[in-house]
Amino acid sequence: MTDGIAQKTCTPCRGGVAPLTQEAAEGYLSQTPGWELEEGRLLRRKFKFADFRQSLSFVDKVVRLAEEERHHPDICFGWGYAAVSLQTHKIKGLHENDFIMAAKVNLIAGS
Ligand SMILES: C[C@H](O)[C@H](O)[C@H]1CNC2=NC(N)=NC(=O)C2=N1
Repeated sequence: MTDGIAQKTCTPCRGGVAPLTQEAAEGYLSQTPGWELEEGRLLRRKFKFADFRQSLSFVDKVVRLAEEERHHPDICFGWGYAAVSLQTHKIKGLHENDFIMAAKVNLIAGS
């Protein structure tokens, strides 16, 4: 994937722009395998790991990515799993930034 969405960089979040429509969001999903849309306004994916330490290691990498991109997912993790969700708060919906992050998180997870 050399020209996919994972090659892009998040732009600064701002209000006053329309969230992606359900149709547009569904179009992006092909580039973020494993992620699901929730009511067209939130992206979610659950990742599985062999133990707690591997879950934490994944979360740590996602935290570093989030700081680089200045776009921060909500993460719930525990033994063998991390559930990641993304939304652009200022528009209470999805922006291309959310899909850029989702694609980069997939790369971290190796999937
Ligand atoms: C000021 C700061 O850039 C913004 O509040 C950013 C920070 N990280 C963010 N992360 C996510 N997931 N959504 C946002 O809307 C968001 N906004």
